[in-house]
Amino acid sequence: MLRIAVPNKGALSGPAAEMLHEAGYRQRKDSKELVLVDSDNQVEFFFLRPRDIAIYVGSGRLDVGVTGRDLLLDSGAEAEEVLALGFAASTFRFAGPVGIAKDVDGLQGLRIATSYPGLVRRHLAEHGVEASVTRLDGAVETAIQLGVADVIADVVETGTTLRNAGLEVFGEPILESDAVVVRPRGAADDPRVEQFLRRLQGVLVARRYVMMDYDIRAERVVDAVALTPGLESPTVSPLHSEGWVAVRSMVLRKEAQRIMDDLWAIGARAILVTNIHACRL
Ligand SMILES: Nc1ncnc2c1ncn2[C@@H]1O[C@H](COP(=O)(O)OP(=O)(O)OP(=O)(O)O)[C@@H](O)[C@H]1O
Ligand SMILES: O=P(O)(O)OC[C@H]1O[C@H](OP(=O)(O)OP(=O)(O)O)[C@H](O)[C@@H]1O
Ligand SMILES: [Mg+2]
Repeated sequence: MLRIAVPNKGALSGPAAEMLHEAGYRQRKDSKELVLVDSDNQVEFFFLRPRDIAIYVGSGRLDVGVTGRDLLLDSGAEAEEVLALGFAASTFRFAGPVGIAKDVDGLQGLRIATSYPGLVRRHLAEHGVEASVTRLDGAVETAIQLGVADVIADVVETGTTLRNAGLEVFGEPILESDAVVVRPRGAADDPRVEQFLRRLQGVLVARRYVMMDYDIRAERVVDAVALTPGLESPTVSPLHSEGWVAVRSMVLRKEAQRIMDDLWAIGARAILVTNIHACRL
């Protein structure tokens, strides 16, 4: 059985469970369940702390896992990213009281609090900056108010937590993160893992694209197809009424309304948009 690590709580766990469900896997009914066997799909899910997942996978005890890119890189584990999943997106940034520093070079000799010391130390080393790094479990913003640190490095999603603490970000983002699938570094090809990844890729495509159908006069079909080129090429079928064709094509969900306006303007009618439930490309 394929052994898969999934986040048991926190920002990653809900969206990860949802994606696995969409990919056809069984999900746990009780958040206290630690292991779940999905025998129909020949996989075994291990519900673990997001921070520990890269370590388990890097050790080779588990075949594949879902975690955050920031957690993976912070862990220093022998695991590598094989697929980005597009949820739990965040940036990892320095922040501090207004004017404390402009960029990483201004951190020389300062005290930095963070829950991601691995990421921060590596970034400082890359810039040749020496600063002391203190690891805290969470709520790192408060470390400045309490005099434990001069600046922090933390996950920023909306920026609300920083604003509420009267802090502002400075310098370039240290990392852009989202949820990722990880495997042991250099692991051999495994058809079971390939199948797992294909299922998740199918969910990503089904979320990103919609199916668009419309009717158009045959003489305008070239213009219409230029608006909806599809992934390879759209399907064009004759309609019973002379001179009309039906076109079917995948389009990006976020562009669907704009494309419908443009199609309407060149004479397309009966424009329908439907969700893609699942796919393999
Ligand atoms: N608003 C957010 N807060 C925290 N993590 C977030 C947020 N948005 C996205 N993430 C991502 O979620 C992952 C961290 O999730 P998790 O909930 O385990 O972190 P945590 O807040 O440190 O954990 P906990 O609070 O349970 O100790 C990281 O990959 C992080 O980039
Ligand atoms: O930019 P925002 O949308 O405000 O989100 C980012 C904040 O959320 C997380 O904290 P969390 O609430 O998980 O508490 P923690 O620091 O104790 O983990 C993270 O550590 C940041 O503090
Ligand atoms: Mg948290």
